[in-house]
Amino acid sequence: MLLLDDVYKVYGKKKEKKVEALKGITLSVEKGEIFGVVGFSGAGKSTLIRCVNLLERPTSGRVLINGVDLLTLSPKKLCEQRKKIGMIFQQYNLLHSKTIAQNVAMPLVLEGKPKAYIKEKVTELLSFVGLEDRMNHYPEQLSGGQKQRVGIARALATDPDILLCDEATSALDPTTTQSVLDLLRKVRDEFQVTILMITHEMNVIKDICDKVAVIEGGKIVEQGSVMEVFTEPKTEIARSFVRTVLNDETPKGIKDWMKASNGKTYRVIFKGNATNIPLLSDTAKKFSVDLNVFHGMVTELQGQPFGNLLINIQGDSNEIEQAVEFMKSQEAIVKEVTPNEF
Ligand SMILES: Nc1ncnc2c1ncn2[C@@H]1O[C@H](COP(=O)(O)OP(=O)(O)OP(=O)(O)O)[C@@H](O)[C@H]1O
Repeated sequence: MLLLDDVYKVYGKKKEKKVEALKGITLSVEKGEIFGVVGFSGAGKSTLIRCVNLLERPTSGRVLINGVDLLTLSPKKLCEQRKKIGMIFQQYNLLHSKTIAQNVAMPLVLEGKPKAYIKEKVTELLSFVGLEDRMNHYPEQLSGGQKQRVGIARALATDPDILLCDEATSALDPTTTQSVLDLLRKVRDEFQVTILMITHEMNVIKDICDKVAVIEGGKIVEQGSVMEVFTEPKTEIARSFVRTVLNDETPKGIKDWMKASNGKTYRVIFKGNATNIPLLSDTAKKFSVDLNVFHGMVTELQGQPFGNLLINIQGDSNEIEQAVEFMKSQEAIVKEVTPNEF
């Protein structure tokens, strides 16, 4: 439903001042999907999200929404399409001289909607975001999380198909971040809104996104389902983002312990079906091997348990091989780790 096709954005005209901010971005987001783009500062995230609603006009490429290329539209048609794209910002961008209700009403006032319609819609949206009792307050009387709720209500006023989130939780503390992410999930679930979010926080991706793209130097270097990228990141940058959440760095003392141990060491990643069975104890019962967990964690990814363990297996090499094959047959990802990879 949203497709960016080979999008380039070059800032500046003179050769020496040219900045190639996007270098051929292609990504597609299905209806009702929450798609995250993660990258470090300067990677091109803001440019990318601003190219979707043409706040920045791509230098080349296509931006298609439901098959319509926005770059080919007349100004009038583009204006109509833009109503179907809501946006929320890191700094909320609320009008401080207006009340909460007036802020949410603003897009509808600009559209010339009837007063009665606006009143009903604003009340409905403020109730949806849990701020119906704050209608007549001003932005400065609200906390950061409440301001972002107002931003979300305002973005939903025109019943958008797509919601763009520009670092929507980066200014918030972890608890407030969680409540805003929960609200965004509710927006998707209740209104079937497609959400494209940019962030530098992998935690946000882990908590809410279905798919993720990693952007570096204006290019998407890796993309896939959140489960795929967290389970088997293919690039060093994706691995480093995953590490910020899963923290699989092995402490030195444990590395020394691993090096001093007999047997072989494996990284075991289990998810989905593999989390429903006692994988390690089943393996130890079935084969003549001793299993020892060196390091790791079990967390939750997209509502499912997700484990990432470093284990030591001791025993006859044939038994070890069969034990590994058994774990793989239970949908675990099992890879031998040599001492220099500890
Ligand atoms: N209006 C502009 N004119 C010239 N260069 C720009 C402009 N906006 C962004 N850039 C450059 O384009 C590149 C990508 O910037 P962009 O803001 O898209 O990255 P980002 O990933 O959003 O970074 P941050 O998280 O720090 O905002 C950077 O090199 C930046 O300096």
